[in-house]
Amino acid sequence: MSVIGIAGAGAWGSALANAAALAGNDVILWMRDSAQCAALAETRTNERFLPGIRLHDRISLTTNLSDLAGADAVLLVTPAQTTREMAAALAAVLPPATPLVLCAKGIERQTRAFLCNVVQEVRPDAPVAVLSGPSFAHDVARGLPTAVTLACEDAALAETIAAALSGPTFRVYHATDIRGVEIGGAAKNVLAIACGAVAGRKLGESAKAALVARGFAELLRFARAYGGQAETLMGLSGLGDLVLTCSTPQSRNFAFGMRLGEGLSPEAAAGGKLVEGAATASALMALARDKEIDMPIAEAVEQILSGAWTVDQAVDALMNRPLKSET
Ligand SMILES: NC(=O)C1=CN([C@@H]2O[C@H](COP(=O)(O)OP(=O)(O)OC[C@H]3O[C@@H](n4cnc5c(N)ncnc54)[C@H](O)[C@@H]3O)[C@@H](O)[C@H]2O)C=CC1
Ligand SMILES: O=C(CO)COP(=O)(O)O
Repeated sequence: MSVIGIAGAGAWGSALANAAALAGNDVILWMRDSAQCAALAETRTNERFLPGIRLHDRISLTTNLSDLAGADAVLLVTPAQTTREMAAALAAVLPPATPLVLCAKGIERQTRAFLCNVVQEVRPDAPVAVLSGPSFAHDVARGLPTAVTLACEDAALAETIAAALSGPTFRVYHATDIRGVEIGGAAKNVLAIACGAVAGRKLGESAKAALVARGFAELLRFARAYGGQAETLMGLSGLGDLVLTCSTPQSRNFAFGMRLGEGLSPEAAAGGKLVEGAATASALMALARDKEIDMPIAEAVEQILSGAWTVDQAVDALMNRPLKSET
């Protein structure tokens, strides 16, 4: 592989474009907005989504999706809830053998479908992969050491794409458990909102640590029930990403939760930024209820987002559940 297409020039798409270019690939970066494309072509800096980072010279820019047709693999890096429309648009222009690598983290809200299944519905005969793990766009773009996981059912293809994207500061492990990898990325965002709320309400570091540990137990239960492997959840895309996003307001999900904890409404707390956990919480909980999976922390986030509970009511509900065995 030597040509990588990237659909979506937000923070993560731009950072991945730089990583792929640094790994030695020619990169074609697609964005829908022609004004953004013209500005990027002039300044080579994505001031709106990734300020202060210069795009690598090997990145060419386009607003024409069919320019991605010659790529050896295409990374889809738009918000989770746009996956169906973007996969359909890409299906119309990409050769059927071109692998599509999902980089969004979420579950389709309307249908409660995992994103890989959405892509497989739209491009039934094409290879699909998932890239996920603890990786802030700014860290990757600044060349700070980062490790992520690339999963594809075809082990050889996973290894090939992982090798093509790996560079001196971006280390891509390969895996075949796409379900486990995508569940980790989708569910940790919901749990990070809970951790942020604990920080915003100033409930202390002990409460935050308890939430991470009990949140991980929820993640594991959910993933096992939906066919993910426990080992995957203990790796970069599960525990690794949960710990990262539950640690710092650099995470948009954590920062959103913090503002909820400070008393802001969900809309004011989001402040126009993408908060994938808020978009995914109800779908995650619907899937959990379908299989009677106990997920009290994710449920508390769902209740806060719907306006049914305040943060204080959520804390009371979690602390006053019947005592039980830890495992
Ligand atoms: N920012 C980060 O550090 C990381 C983000 N991700 C995931 O990557 C995905 C994208 O996140 P970011 O790039 O950070 O978001 P962002 O908000 O920075 O950028 C989103 C991009 O998608 C475009 N977009 C929005 N709606 C669209 C539509 N309907 N059709 C086509 N393009 C559309 C926007 O114009 C923008 O270029 C999310 O699922 C996020 O969870 C994953 C790892 C790290
Ligand atoms: O997924 C991420 C880091 O791995 C980014 O998290 P946020 O979307 O919460 O900023």
